Amino acid sequence: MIDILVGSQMGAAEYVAEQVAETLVQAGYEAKLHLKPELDHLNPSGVWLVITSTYGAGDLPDNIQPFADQLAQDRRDLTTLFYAVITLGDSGYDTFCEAGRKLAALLSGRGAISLINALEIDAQQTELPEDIALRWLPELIKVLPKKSG
Ligand SMILES: Cc1cc2nc3c(=O)[nH]c(=O)nc-3n(C[C@H](O)[C@H](O)[C@H](O)COP(=O)(O)O)c2cc1C
Repeated sequence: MIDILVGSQMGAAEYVAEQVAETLVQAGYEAKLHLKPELDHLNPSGVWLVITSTYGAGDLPDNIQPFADQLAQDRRDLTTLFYAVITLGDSGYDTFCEAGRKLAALLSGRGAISLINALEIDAQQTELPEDIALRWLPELIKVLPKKSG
């Protein structure tokens, strides 16, 4: 099971997450979207794929901020957790894709294992974010633990 943790203010990251989930299912994995991720509802020994946009000045979208707060306060061991991050942002901001970087730092700080370098999608690119994500997805699939399907 791949838990997809979504952070989206206006829907672009949510749409990317839906497309990614559909493609993972077609590839034979189980994938579950979490639009209001809760630490207690996630498998701490599974695979978490964070797909989030960035707001404010490098802030997390409102729907995923409480999860980041939980993660920052919680002491549980995540050393058997694998994670990957897709961030949507805009390179016009100094705080480009900071939301994903913050979540990655929280996860790695708790010992979770990064599967792959984060994909950072710039709104200034002409290509649609979901197309960029789907083109990248095979790279993630290559490094997914075999048993997460
Ligand atoms: C008010 C506002 C603030 C933003 N702040 C940032 C930012 O600090 N860093 C960044 O990389 N992108 C920033 N963005 C760009 C968004 O992350 C980007 O447009 C993203 O695609 C929005 O995804 P969403 O529809 O899922 O929320 C901002 C966009 C808006 C409208």
